[in-house]
Amino acid sequence: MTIPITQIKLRRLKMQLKHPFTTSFGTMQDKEFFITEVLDDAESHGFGESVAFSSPWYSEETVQTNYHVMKDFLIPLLHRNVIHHPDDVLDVFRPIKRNNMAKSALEGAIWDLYAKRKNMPLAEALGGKKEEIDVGISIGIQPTVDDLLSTVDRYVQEGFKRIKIKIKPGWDYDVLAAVKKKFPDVPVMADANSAYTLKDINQLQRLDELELMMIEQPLAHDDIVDHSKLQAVMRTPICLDESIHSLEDTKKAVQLESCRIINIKIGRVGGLSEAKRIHDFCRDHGILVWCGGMLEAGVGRAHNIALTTLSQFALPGDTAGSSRYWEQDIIAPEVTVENGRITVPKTAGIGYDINEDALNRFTVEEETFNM
Ligand SMILES: O=C(O)CCC(=O)C1=CC=C[C@@H](O)[C@@H]1C(=O)O
Ligand SMILES: [Mg+2]
Repeated sequence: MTIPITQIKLRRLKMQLKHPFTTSFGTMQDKEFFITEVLDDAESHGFGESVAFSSPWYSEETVQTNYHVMKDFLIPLLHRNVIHHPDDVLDVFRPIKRNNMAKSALEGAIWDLYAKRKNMPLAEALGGKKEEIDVGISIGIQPTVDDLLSTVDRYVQEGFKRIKIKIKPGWDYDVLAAVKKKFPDVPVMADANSAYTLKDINQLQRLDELELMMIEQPLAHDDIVDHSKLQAVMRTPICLDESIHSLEDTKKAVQLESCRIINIKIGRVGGLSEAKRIHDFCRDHGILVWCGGMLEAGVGRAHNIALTTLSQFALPGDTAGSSRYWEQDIIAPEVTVENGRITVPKTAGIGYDINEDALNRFTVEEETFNM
């Protein structure tokens, strides 16, 4: 059976975040991204979302490179090749190096379309079994420690299963110690977004006192070797984010013992099929995984929820509810969190409808490709 793709639509959206999000790199207020739509000959629609940011601070990809790569390389490849199963997309896109977020935006739409054609939830199509997923929340760098403590308090009251605090040199030990002191029973982790080097080893080792769940990406965005040196002298588990782009990277990190945990982001690894392969490898090698976030709108959020239903996603991810990010999301119903849990939708595909009014309101450009 083939998946007869007849048309692909790229919509460029611009949405304003409810609250600015600050990391060790800077502050984000607006989010620009693509919603991809893939149609088949029976007028079923699959949806995907690109997660690159407007500037290349998190990875080398941007909204503009996503557009260039999708339009000039990936869509022509889909035009020339027959897809039988969404896993085929990995091989079809293989001649194009990296550009994983662009690949994932199209591959995700094909997965959604495939699940809808089978009339099954995307979670089930991926092999996921959970009916509910546990979620945590990622808190950006705040103006003061008091601001941070009151923000953490609000999210703890709401029931989030773990709190992730963004850190950078000068906003680390004291801040985390203050959080641990006020909330001794709340699982807390830190994310450095590669703000340290091995020269900071003493400062990083000191974090062991705080019994954090993990520290995410303390060292360079493209490093696996130094992280292995750091993990050897730290009790706190290291979690890799930016460094992992593929199953190959995962194998190297596991072999070198560079981390004990991996944050799987669908966009960063080039799509759901590669995310699943990484998940399976980690399951077989005792590495815990969780699903990271990229401040997604509803479509990307729905893909994250589906992926998190796989068994090795044993730690709460960053997929909070729509209202934490947006006044109005582009899906109906919106994603909601109750007591730190999201109920996995049971309807076909991503399990949420597109809110056409909202989608149109936030669309700034649109382009259609007939296949
Ligand atoms: O709430 C979310 O979607 C996760 C937010 C978050 O922590 C991140 C989003 C984007 C880039 C990074 O700053 C970061 C991360 O590194 O995980
Ligand atoms: Mg991270």
